[in-house]
Order: sequence, then structure tokens, then C-alpha cells
Amino acid sequence: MGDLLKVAMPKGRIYKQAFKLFHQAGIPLPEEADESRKLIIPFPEAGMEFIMAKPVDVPTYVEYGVADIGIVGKDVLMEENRDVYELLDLAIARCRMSVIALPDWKPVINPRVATKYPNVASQYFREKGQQVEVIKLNGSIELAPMIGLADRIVDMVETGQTLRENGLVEMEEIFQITSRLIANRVSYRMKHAEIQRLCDLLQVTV
Ligand SMILES: Nc1ncnc2c1ncn2[C@@H]1O[C@H](COP(=O)(O)OP(=O)(O)OP(=O)(O)O)[C@@H](O)[C@H]1O
Ligand SMILES: O=P(O)(O)OC[C@H]1O[C@H](OP(=O)(O)OP(=O)(O)O)[C@H](O)[C@@H]1O
Repeated sequence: MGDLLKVAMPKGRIYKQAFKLFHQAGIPLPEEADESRKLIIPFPEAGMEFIMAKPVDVPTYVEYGVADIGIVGKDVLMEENRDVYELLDLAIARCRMSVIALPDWKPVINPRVATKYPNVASQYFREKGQQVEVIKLNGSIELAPMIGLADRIVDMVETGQTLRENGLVEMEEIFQITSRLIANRVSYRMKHAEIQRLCDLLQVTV
């Protein structure tokens, strides 16, 4: 057997859904993989090795070729803008990127926009011809308009529960998000058969 295919696998909510997807495709991923503290998990039965990564770092590992392929949300792909191939829409971890505000929000000059996605937010408002000050936060973004840090936020909405519980409203959807299978450009050529085989198995389920 040749080299194991190195897969950058996000811990957390994407792993839980990828686990189900791989099972449906006939690849029984180890269930405990994102709960153990082990960061590199060989899975020779499937010809793979999992690198358990923070979701936002997946495109970095794949661009640098330390992982051949990876699974990552479209939100992270848009924000990180890494030089990788996007192979497949896995149709998991579905949500949307939106502009959110308090219901009594009023336009002001040079408004502040808080977000975990400064590149996405800057590009969105630039294309609309609106000048904004973008403030980067790392979580609980919904707090920003509630405590007066920002006029609006750019963040993900899935069920809308977080917005409802905090009295916020979705003003505009920017784009839909699902997780994608990505590949390193060189690996895609050098390990084409293995990568294509995985795509074919996963494609049946999506
Ligand atoms: N509410 C949601 N519903 C569905 N998918 C989501 C939701 N929030 C995030 N996602 C998707 O899951 C990905 C990972 O989100 P998750 O919350 O697991 O990690 P994180 O908060 O980025 O990481 P960490 O918890 O390590 O800081 C996101 O990049 C996005 O694609
Ligand atoms: O519409 P909902 O179903 O409520 O989901 C949306 C929430 O999920 C994500 O947060 P996450 O759980 O990743 O926490 P975070 O605040 O640390 O980003 C996102 O940032 C929203 O806050």
C-alpha cells in the first residue's frame, strides 16, 4: 500500500456531520476522533490519516500540502482565500452568512461592523459602496450590537435561535454556507486516483 491520504478534519460540529456522511459512503470514521486528545489518527483500513484541526486552519494545512485534502466550511474558504482546489460540496453544516442588527438600527456615517470574518465583511460592504469600520471578534459576535460595540454584525445564522434569544434581526443574506471537500493542488495530481475514489464514494451520498 502507498502513502496514506492525509485528511485535514475539522473538530467540532463539522466532524459530527462528516462522520455521518462518511458512514453513509461506506467509510466508518472513528467516532471518538474529535473527542480524544490525539491529533493524528491513522485509519489505514480506508487508506487515510486524519489531522484533527481547528476548522479555520484547514485551508492552511491543505495549501501547504501537509494535508492532501480537507473538509471546511465555505465561510472559512471565502475568508481565508487560500490557493486550494474546491472539489465537492458535501451539503453538511448548512447555514448562511448574514448582516445582522438590532431591530431599531439606523444608518450612521462610517458604521462599525463586528465579525469573525473581516475579509468577507470588508469585501461585502466595499462592493455595496459603503464605508464601514470592521472590528474583528472571535466568538459570541451577537454581543457586539447589544452592548454598543458595533452597529451591525456579519455572522452565521442556522436556525435563527441565537438571533431570537438576543432580540436581533437578519437584515440581508450574503451567501449560503455548506462544507466543502478541498485538495492541495499537487496532491490532486499526484494522488489523483485515491482522491477521485473518495470523491466518487462521497458524491453518492450528497
Ligand atoms: N450554527 C451553525 N450551523 C451550521 N453550521 C455552522 C454553524 N456555525 C458554524 N457552522 C459551520 O461549521 C464550521 C465550524 O464551526 P464550529 O462552531 O464547529 O467551529 P469554530 O467556532 O470555528 O471553531 P472553534 O470552536 O474551534 O473556535 C463553520 O466554519 C461553519 O462552516
Ligand atoms: O442560528 P443559530 O442556529 O442560532 O446558529 C448561529 C450561531 O452559531 C454560530 O455560533 P457558534 O455556536 O459557533 O458559537 P460562537 O459564538 O463561539 O461563534 C454562529 O456564530 C451563530 O452565533
